[in-house]
Amino acid sequence: MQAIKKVLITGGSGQLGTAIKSIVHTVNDSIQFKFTDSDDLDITNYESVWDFLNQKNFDYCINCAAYTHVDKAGDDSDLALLINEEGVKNLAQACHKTETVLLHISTDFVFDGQQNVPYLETDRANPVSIYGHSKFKGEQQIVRNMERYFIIRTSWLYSAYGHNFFKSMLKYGAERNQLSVVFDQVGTPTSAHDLAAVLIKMISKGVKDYGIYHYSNEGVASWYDFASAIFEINDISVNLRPIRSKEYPLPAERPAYSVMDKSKIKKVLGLDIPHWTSSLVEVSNVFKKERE
Ligand SMILES: NC(=O)C1=CN([C@@H]2O[C@H](COP(=O)(O)OP(=O)(O)OC[C@H]3O[C@@H](n4cnc5c(N)ncnc54)[C@H](OP(=O)(O)O)[C@@H]3O)[C@@H](O)[C@H]2O)C=CC1
Ligand SMILES: Cc1cn([C@H]2C[C@H](O)[C@@H](COP(=O)(O)OP(=O)(O)O[C@H]3O[C@@H](C)C(=O)[C@@H](O)[C@H]3O)O2)c(=O)[nH]c1=O
Repeated sequence: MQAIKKVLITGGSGQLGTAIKSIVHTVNDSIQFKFTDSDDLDITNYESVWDFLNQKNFDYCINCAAYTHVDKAGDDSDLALLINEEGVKNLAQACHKTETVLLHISTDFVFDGQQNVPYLETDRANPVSIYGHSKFKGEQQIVRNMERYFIIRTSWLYSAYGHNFFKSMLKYGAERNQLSVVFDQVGTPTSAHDLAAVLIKMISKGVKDYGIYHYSNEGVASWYDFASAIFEINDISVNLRPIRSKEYPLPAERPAYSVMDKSKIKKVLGLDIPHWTSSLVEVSNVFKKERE
């Protein structure tokens, strides 16, 4: 008989945590999930993290907990570092001591965006924002404190849940006649639903090639392209204007180019990754269903 794998999810009420929750019914009984939010388990509190992991004997921990406000992180840098570095260090140390495999989610924003070919896992991180810096510090804590980890960098996450660009566009599209969106930042939108399925696949396959991985949907887009497709697929008529980032000043800088190379994860998991446009159709359908 197959042994049951016990999986702890931290930050379970956020966008990705909710996307994982929405598919656990499709997973067979060989994986058991325990979802926690920041009230049940605050990752910045080492005692709580240790007690939780030590008492409950988990095989895996998926860390979805993070500080994700890119623009507020400048004013809130202590909090961003507390959650994205110290909190992650706590998890790494407790996972190491309890022999729990850690699946940690990181970001394309660890890169400076100066490349014009997709970033490999081995390319140099050089974040241009406090958020990106805090996430990179978190990655370094994992590498320093444990061996059995997967750091999965993803990009432009969106879904029917939580706060994200897809939902902002649907809201603004319904409220306004005209919208301006930047076309000089290029990356890949990623369905949180697709990422959730990939994380579960890593666990069910029992992958042992630990390390850093890149995962996004296939293809390349600017935020303008993404917005344009969101409006087209959702039959929203709005005058959409392409602008440069300097015409949309924000507190935090974003990488100009953050497309990631996904060859490694495709090979290890035998993955066929959907193009971002087909995932956008699926997410739009989930969003419509959730609102019915
Ligand atoms: N969103 C995106 O576009 C992208 C996200 N990522 C990464 O993916 C991961 C998931 O992101 P996403 O789901 O969108 O983020 P969300 O902001 O939707 O969710 C983050 C969750 O973390 C929780 N949290 C915050 N502080 C703590 C804490 N001290 N202890 C426990 N939980 C805490 C929050 O709970 P509460 O609200 O109660 O504070 C929230 O539920 C993050 O690591 C993020 O950096 C990577 C690339 C793109
Ligand atoms: C809402 C809006 C945004 N924009 C621009 C601002 C910004 O440069 C870009 C993206 O907007 P947002 O601020 O919604 O997204 P942002 O918070 O930059 O998204 C990032 O979040 C973190 C957590 C990550 O890890 C990244 O991968 C990435 O997804 O689009 C417009 O040009 N027009 C608009 O109306």
